[in-house]
Amino acid sequence: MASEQDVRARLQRAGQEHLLRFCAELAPGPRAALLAELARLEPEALREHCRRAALACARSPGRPPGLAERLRPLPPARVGSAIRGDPEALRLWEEEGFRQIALNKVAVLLLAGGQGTRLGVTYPKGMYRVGLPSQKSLYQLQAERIRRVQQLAGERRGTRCTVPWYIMTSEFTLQPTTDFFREHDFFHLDPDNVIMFEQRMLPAVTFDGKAILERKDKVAMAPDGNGGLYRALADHHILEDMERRGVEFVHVYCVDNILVRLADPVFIGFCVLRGADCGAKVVEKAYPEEPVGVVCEVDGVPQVVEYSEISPETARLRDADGGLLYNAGNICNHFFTRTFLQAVTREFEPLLKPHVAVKKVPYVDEEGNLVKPLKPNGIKMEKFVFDVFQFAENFVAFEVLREDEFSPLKNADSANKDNPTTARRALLTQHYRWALQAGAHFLDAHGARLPEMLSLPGSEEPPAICEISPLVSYSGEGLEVYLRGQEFQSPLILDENWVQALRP
Ligand SMILES: CC(=O)N[C@H]1[C@@H](OP(=O)(O)O)O[C@H](CO)[C@@H](O)[C@@H]1O
Repeated sequence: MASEQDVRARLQRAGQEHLLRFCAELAPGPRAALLAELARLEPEALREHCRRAALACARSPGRPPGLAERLRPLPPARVGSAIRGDPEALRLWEEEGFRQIALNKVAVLLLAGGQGTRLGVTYPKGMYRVGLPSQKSLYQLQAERIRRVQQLAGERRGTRCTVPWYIMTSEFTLQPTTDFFREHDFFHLDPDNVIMFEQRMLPAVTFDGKAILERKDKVAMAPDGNGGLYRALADHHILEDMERRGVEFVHVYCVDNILVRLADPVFIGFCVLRGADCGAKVVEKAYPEEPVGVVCEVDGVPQVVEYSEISPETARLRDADGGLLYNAGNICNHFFTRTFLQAVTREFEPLLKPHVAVKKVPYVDEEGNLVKPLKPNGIKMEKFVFDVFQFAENFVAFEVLREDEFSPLKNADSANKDNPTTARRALLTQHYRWALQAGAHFLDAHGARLPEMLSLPGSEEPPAICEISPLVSYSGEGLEVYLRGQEFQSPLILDENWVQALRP
């Protein structure tokens, strides 16, 4: 165990000795825990971190000056589309994606280190249940989509294949996520193919560059942002693990989008056939203030400008057709080749600039009282996963339909959007649509046919409740055999048992 003297000397070097202010009065247990936490902080890195935080904050957080003049929309040549593309191209992309999956060359990587503060839960977001009839959690939906895409790829190519699932957690989420997966028997995935690893944590810092104590025995730490991915990949030798497994292409996504298509063959195939080293799925932005980053160019280089960093005036700009000029909304679904990730971890990661978030950080004052600040008092520094786009040699964006692929769970139901209700509705509306397209009809309690509405405003519940297990259909395929020309009472829960029972 690190001695107090050692730790004090290290903190002195970092200019952060105040973190030991209450050390002498702590009981042995908490004291040891504090010393252990502080011993993990490398003095030079800590000094630099605190200095940069204070500096960045002094330079006005939020919008980088002069950004508007440097922005341009992505050139059309870099953008593919699942909506506007011709069906034959779509088929070829999908075919290629399935081919790569069947060759075991595709992995998915989940960014799940966040704390779910806006959602207001104390457990990892992936464990959240939005209230589907099946009561499935986000993690379960994702696990089942992996199983289904493996099965589809395998059937097409007559093989068995694996899409390994890498899950980046943080100090907050690792243990509960591991426990949850164990309790659910890894949702019938092979535990060897579910690889969890932890991102680093960084201290929150005051405006004058002092790391914050959240308790007498604990530094206020926060995950280093979803761009902490690249250090975490190196820390835990994840790219080596991918190489051993023969993985060449990685689909990176964040945990909160209930419609996420893991290892989406169309997206993978598009990126591979375009020879891209890096790609991003986008949807058309719904309105100028929507809290999504925009994929665009800054000084001619592909980048994402985050919603917190674009000015309202720029976000409102329109093009000649009246649409938003910056309309490529980032849905946090990225494609990377393993080779590109290798270059990032080896060369580019240190060049990524941290972003500054000014937050309310609970702390202990000089007298040792716990204070919950009413206004922001601290700085959290985060790297963003998409900041590596600038280093790509061949970056592409791929446009998909929002109603098919994007409904993020960000807030509690007290907010009016991106909440459990909107996420549940988005999924059930999609499944209702798939069922109609496959030829199903729905009946009310008296046996009368319910109206059939293929397009519904996002604010309306579908006329019938229909939930389709991802184990039965990944993106609406294969449903006709069960549904064509048949009538069902709502709710219809189409899961693997239902399908099993229908088999001769
Ligand atoms: C750093 C980062 O990845 N930010 C992403 C991410 O935002 P959060 O508010 O951090 O969840 O997800 C959004 C989509 O849900 C995307 O538009 C945005 O650019």
